[in-house]
Amino acid sequence: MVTLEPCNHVGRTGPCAVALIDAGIGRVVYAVADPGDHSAGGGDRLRAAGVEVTGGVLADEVSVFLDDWLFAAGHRRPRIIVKWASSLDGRAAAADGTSQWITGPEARADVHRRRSAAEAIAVGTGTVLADDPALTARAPGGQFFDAQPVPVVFGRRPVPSDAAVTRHPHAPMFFEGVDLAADLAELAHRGIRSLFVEGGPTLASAFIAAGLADELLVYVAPVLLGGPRLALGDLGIESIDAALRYDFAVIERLGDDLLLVAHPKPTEGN
Ligand SMILES: Nc1nc(O)c(N)c(N[C@@H]2O[C@H](COP(=O)(O)O)[C@@H](O)[C@H]2O)n1
Repeated sequence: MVTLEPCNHVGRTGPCAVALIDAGIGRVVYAVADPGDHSAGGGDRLRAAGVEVTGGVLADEVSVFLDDWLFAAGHRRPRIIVKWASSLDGRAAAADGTSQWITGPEARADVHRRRSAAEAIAVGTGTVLADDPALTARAPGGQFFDAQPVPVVFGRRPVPSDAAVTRHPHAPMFFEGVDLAADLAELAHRGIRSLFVEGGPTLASAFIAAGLADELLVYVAPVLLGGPRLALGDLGIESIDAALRYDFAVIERLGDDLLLVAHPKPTEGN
């Protein structure tokens, strides 16, 4: 009994379906069909070899905890969560660039739990230079969670050799960010199945404008900042007809702040 249809391809190891046939297994029960172009078809291969196969048992329940894996296998890129924290009027910083802290401790603790649940965390070089973020996942007392996301820095500007991200428990990965789709394919190739994009506005906007934001996490604080430091930059939307539309999946109060979780509204055919 397995959660995922035994694979039918050679990856780091040989096909699981063949290993089961060679081991003389007579019956296989699996929950979720393998969505990969190359890896799918193990069920049929087993049947062709005379093995009794039952698929789809508790598939919905199992899909929930295989979520990121299934997404990455089907899309050949990590699932992307774009997070920002903003004022009521959508600003991510005051006019002088200071932003620590717009949101309160409950919202920041939630961010750290979600950082820990992601396999990688991304910022642009602008955020590294402006905020010098550690990008670790920490409990409110500062202790590191066991699971730490791999830091990924996008951009062409040099990162100072003493930047906090260089002291992260995982070695940072660097991408120029010129071709996000190619960078994401490379991350998937390196086994990264979820990417938590922490900002800043340029990087977040680039992911959203490219249609690469699968989930938005917006922490809204009851504060006004005004001024030019918007949480997002240009998305290339010229007219209201082209607005990107989302559905709220979660609206949660975190201390004085709100967390809004939004997913792209399904379009026709999707
Ligand atoms: N959740 C949240 N609330 C705020 O008020 C913020 N200003 C931010 N900023 C993000 O946190 C990063 C700092 O990370 P470390 O604590 O150094 O690991 C900063 O770069 C922003 O991305 N977030």
